[in-house]
Parts: sequence; structure tokens; C-alpha cells
Amino acid sequence: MMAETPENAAPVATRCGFVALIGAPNVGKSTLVNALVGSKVTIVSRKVQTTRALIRGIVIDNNAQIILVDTPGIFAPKRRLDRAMVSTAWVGAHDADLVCVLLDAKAGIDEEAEAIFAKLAIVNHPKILVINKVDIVSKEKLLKLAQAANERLKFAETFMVSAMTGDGVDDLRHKLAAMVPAGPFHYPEDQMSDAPMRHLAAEITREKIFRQLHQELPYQSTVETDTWTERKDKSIRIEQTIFVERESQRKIVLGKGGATIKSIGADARKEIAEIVGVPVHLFLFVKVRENWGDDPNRYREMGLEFPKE
Ligand SMILES: Nc1nc2c(ncn2[C@@H]2O[C@H](COP(=O)(O)OP(=O)(O)OP(=O)(O)O)[C@@H](O)[C@H]2O)c(=O)[nH]1
Repeated sequence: MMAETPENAAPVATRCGFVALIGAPNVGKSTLVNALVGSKVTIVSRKVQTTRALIRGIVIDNNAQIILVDTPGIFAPKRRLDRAMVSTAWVGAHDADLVCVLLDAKAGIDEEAEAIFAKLAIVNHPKILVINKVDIVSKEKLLKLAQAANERLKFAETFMVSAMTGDGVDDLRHKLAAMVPAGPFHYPEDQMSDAPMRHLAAEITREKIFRQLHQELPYQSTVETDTWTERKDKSIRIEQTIFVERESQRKIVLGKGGATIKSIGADARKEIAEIVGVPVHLFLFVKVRENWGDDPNRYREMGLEFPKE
């Protein structure tokens, strides 16, 4: 039990962390995110071609900010370029503070679940097993499933929930809040609801850059969404900055007469507009930021793993 904090005591320390949600398609990830966050989350991950960790939702519970991320594209990429990117998708799991592995109670440990278990064997962060859809499966079957899963992988905790009815979801949220590391909130509270879309938009632009320039740029550039403004006519104005390390790279991103950045912007704008369902005005800026590569926080913010020595 947690002790009551006296009113004159120092402010309660906050906690904040990234929780990666991993599970086969249809296991109920979106439903669980909605249940954990408590409101409809707008991102439809299926439409998104990117393979990197995406913020699905952010929730505050017991002075903890829990940032729920998932890694679309973890499964069977068809194109070669996608395959090349998929290895980075698992960085989402390595980079998170906690990993939630979702199992569909009805489907049990199928081929996809086995593949996930195998991949996760080398991920060192605490892993939590979440068996979802308990509303449609007998207790007996659930217990057997929990046991079988725990024999395959060492889970710190096992939860049985129904994302649909909300059964067990509060307990899971409280546990995640208790397990994320101590630290300040990563997102100001007034940006929490926009953060997933801002992050997704940045990720889309980053991916367009990668697709057009992966042979010329020796690393994955970073993109940040600076402003996200809904205009009176319901269209959205987005300003983003692409950060590169050197002037020569800035020239590559701009291209002759700005042709490359124009094309990147057009592709990104189209995809973002499809997802948000309204016209988008996208403004891209390219800036040289020396030494950003030395800052581990920057890497983390971008969902990248800080390169080890
Ligand atoms: N009975 C039951 N059905 C659920 C539960 N959670 C999710 N579902 C259903 O399972 C299906 C898949 O749920 P989603 O949340 O879309 O699954 P997802 O894992 O996000 O799917 P992808 O986007 O393909 O990764 C939907 O039809 C949900 O209504 C649950 O707790 N119980």
C-alpha cells in the first residue's frame, strides 16, 4: 500500500517512461490503448508504412506519465527496403522501459506469438504479459495459457484483461505507472493529446527522407514537429524542422533548386492528410544542428537507440 503524502511534504516525485506494446495483428492493441488512455485515440497504425516506434497514447496515473508506443511493420515486410527498416522496428522494444506483450486469449500461442516470444528473448527490459479478451475464454484455459507463456519467456508480471469491457485494465495501468522509472514528464500535459499526431507526422516525413535519400545520407535524420495548428477552415498547418549534422547534408536534403525537399514535402503532406482526413499545409525547414548525435536524449526522443561505443 502507498503511504498518504502529508500536505506539507515535498512534492511527490514523478515517474515517466515508454511502454512498448507488442502483439500480433488483431490481438486488441488499439482497443487496449483506448482503454488505458480512457479516450478514443485517433491514430490508425495500419495505414502507416513506417516501421519505427510510434506513440499511440499518453496517460497519467499516480504521478506517472506512461507513453504507450508500438512498432507497426514488425511483421513480414514484403519490400526489400521495408525489410531493411524492420530491424530498427525492434529498437522500439529495446528502447522502451517496459515491454507489454499482448496475447489473444482465444488465439493462444499461435505462430505469430511464438515468433514474438523468440525475438523478445534477447530484450532485457522487464516484460509484462497481457492476456487480452478474457471475456470470451474460460478461466481454466486462461490459466493454462498464462502458464505456457511464462514457460517460454520470463515475465515480470502477468495480467488478464478485457480491453473491450475494461476488466483488469485499471490494475494494469497502475502497475505500469509503478514500474516506469522516476523522472520528469516527457510531454507537457497540454500537449499530451496532440503528441501522438505530431510524432506520427514527424515520423512520416522522416520516412519520406529515408526513402528518397537513404543512399546519400549516412544516418537517419531527425524531424521534429514544431507547430500543429488547426485553421478555421479545419485544415491543419504543420511546421517541421529536419535536423542534419552538416551543411553538405542540408544541401542534399534541399536538392537542386529545392527540388528534393519539395518532393519529400509533397509525399509527406499527402500521407499526413490521408491520416488526419483534412487538408494539410506542411512547411519544412532544414537546419544544421552539430553534435546532436552526441546527445542520448535526442536519440531517445526520436525513438532511436543510442549507438554503443
Ligand atoms: N471479445 C473481445 N474482443 C476484443 C477485445 N479487445 C479487442 N477486441 C476485438 O478484437 C479485434 C481487434 O482489436 P484491435 O484493437 O483493432 O486490434 P489491434 O491489435 O490493434 O489490431 P492491429 O491494428 O491489426 O494491430 C476488434 O474486433 C476488437 O473489437 C476484448 O477484450 N474482448
